[in-house]
Amino acid sequence: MNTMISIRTPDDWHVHLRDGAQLDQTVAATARCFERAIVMPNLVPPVCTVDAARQYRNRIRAAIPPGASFQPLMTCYLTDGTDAGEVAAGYSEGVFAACKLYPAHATTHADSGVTDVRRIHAVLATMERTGMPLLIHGEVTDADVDVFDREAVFIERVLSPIVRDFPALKVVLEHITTAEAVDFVRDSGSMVAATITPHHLVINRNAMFQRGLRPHAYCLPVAKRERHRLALRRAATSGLSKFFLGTDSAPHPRAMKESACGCAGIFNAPVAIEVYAQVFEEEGALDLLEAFASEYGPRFYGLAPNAGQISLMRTPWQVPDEIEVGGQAVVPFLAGETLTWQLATNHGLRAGQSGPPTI
Ligand SMILES: NC(=O)N[C@@H](CC(=O)O)C(=O)O
Ligand SMILES: [Zn+2]
Ligand SMILES: [Zn+2]
Repeated sequence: MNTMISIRTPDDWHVHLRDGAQLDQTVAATARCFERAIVMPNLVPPVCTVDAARQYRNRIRAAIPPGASFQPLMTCYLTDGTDAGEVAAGYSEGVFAACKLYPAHATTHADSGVTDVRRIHAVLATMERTGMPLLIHGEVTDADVDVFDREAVFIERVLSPIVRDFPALKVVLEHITTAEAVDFVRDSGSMVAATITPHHLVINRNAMFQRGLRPHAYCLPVAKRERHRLALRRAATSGLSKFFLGTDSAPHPRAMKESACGCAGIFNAPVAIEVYAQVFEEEGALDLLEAFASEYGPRFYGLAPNAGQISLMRTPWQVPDEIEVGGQAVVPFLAGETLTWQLATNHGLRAGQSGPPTI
């Protein structure tokens, strides 16, 4: 049994760092082990212009802990009115790494999202031509489609036509939650990939209803049946380069989660790499963790993998019950539970900054 694993420094290909007073903690929690991160643009108001992305990137950079090395990769929030020229300029200037498609009202702060993909065809054509990836929250929003079917129906009604109409467009189906998504991504060409979160590898939908209503297990897309979780675990640990790490760490203040209309989102940055390691070990695939966490993502985005390394020790530790983020309590994923692996060293951090994530 390994007592330590060292892997090339990983990246997080899907994270919500939020803004303002929250940045100090969210950036620290991600930068403690990830070298780069694809930063979601669903702020209020959303990040829709090159200028807004540049300013947001500056705020994130200002929040990087001293001595840490971290590179935020910015995304453009697509709306019905997105201008193809703005997107192309942001990409060529090295500000936008990708565009994000939220179907209007599909998730947290998706109110300005796209109402009909036909409205952004010119943008997608430009992205296809320039090699810019399209990142997708893949759920339909029709009231007559069951919440648990919204990803599968999206694949059928929206994603399949996008992939057919734009065969050379790089597409990442984000935070996949179903066997249908696994099958679709696996059976599509090399331009289609998916990110998988730690929480969807660990919980199924029962987690939301364990002896009561559990708002901290609620996120979108919502966790599905056990057979879907098992399909995700097989995909993540398959060694297929189409499936790579994206945490979807999405903090909401405790009071906003524990509410009559609780927010969707799970804050997992403080435990993410440790949970992935645990899952890969349980699946007998620790040797594939590095590829999933540190190689397949950069390969898909056309970037070099990181040069540094991180190490995890087999030193059980207890996840804090809550963590303060921007002056408000946030309950992290697996709060109060004991994890097997502990981050030991991050060669991007100065001595004294490693160890358990007491951010
Ligand atoms: N995943 C979530 O449940 N919430 C995310 C939005 C998203 O990624 O869909 C958030 O910003 O809170
Ligand atoms: Zn989403
Ligand atoms: Zn997200």
